[in-house]
Amino acid sequence: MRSLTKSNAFIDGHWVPVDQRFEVTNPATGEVLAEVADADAALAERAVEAAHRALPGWRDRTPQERSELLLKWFDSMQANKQALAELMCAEQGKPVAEAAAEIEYGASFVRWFAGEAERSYGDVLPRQSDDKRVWISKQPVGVCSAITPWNFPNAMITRKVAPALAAGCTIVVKPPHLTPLSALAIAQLASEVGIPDGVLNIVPSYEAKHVGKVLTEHPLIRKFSFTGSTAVGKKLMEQCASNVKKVSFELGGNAPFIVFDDADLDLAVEQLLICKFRNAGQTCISANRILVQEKVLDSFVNKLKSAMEQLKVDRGTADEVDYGPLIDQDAIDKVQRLVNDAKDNGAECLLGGNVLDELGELFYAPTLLTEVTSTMDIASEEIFGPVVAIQSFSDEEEGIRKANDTPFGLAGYFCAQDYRRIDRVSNALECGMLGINAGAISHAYNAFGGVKQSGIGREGSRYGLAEYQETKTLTLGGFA
Ligand SMILES: O=CCCC(=O)O
Repeated sequence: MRSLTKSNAFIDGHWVPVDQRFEVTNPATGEVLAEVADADAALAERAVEAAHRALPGWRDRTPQERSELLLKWFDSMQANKQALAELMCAEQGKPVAEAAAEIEYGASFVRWFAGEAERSYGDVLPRQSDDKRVWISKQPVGVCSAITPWNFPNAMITRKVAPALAAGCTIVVKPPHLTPLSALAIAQLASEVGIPDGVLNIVPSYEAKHVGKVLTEHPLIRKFSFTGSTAVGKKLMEQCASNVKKVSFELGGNAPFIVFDDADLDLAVEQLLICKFRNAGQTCISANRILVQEKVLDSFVNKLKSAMEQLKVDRGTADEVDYGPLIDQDAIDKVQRLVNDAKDNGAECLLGGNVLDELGELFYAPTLLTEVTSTMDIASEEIFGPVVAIQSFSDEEEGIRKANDTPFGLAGYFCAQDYRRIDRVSNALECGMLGINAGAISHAYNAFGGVKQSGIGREGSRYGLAEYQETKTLTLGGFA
């Protein structure tokens, strides 16, 4: 199997070496995987200028030509799936099988937007007056930039890059310093399949600050997209305001997972496990607050505890592993702080609550907490770890009120069977995405994004292409 490990910046179709470098390590073993180029502001500016030079040539290709190149990129990701998955497992920690599923997921955005590129219609308005005709057309925004997170090192890039390229934009991406290798690997594949120089540029950097300033403030950039925390998103949004860029922000969540008394409890347990333990809980749409109606609390907790006892934690390269290490020591510290705070304030810990020292310092046990209350830190902060924190509620009105009691509104989930309840609760929950009896809701064809402080804009689906387009109105006169 070929190695796809690249360690320089990728600008204008060339691998650009930089003296200053940072180490990328394997969270399962601590092994140094690569020393990666640490781009500074000047290099980021060079990348923006390359993207600007490449724009006219790329924008002027037909949508079909762009689509064909995207499909070749998709095919290449599929052909290299195993190598990409092993690289991702090494730098990010998720099990190889889950990493391979992420490569499929990431590649599915490339295929999806290759299709959307060809179906990007404008409008011809019905005649409004005798002397004029009016069209509304879709045009690429121009040069784009993106800052992406470490938890999905492939898919969070393709979800931004594929619609940008499909629309006719060029782009500069700053991948996370913890997982830049997956980004560099797919840039190599993009170049091999013939995506022209300068259309996709990757500038890894250890510190986000200086490169981030260029990517949010440079006057040649017309659109910025970010996935990450709400706190950082707010700062980047302010920077983008300096020259009024178009923006998309996919920010923090605090997803409720509500189990009503008419739910199929076996299905609820199954879907919660899928949702909660994906990527060891390090997912922005992970169920964070598990709200269970009092009548079914004991029965649900017993079933869940039995299921969680079966979870296998190990290195991502081991067989049939459910989850691997957390990303770094900060992640472990945060999870431990939230668990300790909950226990100190009256929560009961039925399982776990500790690091699995025998595996290594970044492996955290599957943890089940009950008697959690809304005033505990674990109820208001994103856990980003393998911890199920259960609160109870008495009736539907209280369940909905508790679920909405957060400034965030990314994903939400609930389990119920009564179709009238399903209709009522679906309308009442304040979030951008809802899973009803379903814990897996991410697909290229779905509109991904949040309300309230969870973000602006949508990724994936046909709405995801519109984020990289401007709507231009053309009025042609002289008919009278
Ligand atoms: O963590 C953020 C994105 C996860 C997903 O696309 O399902």
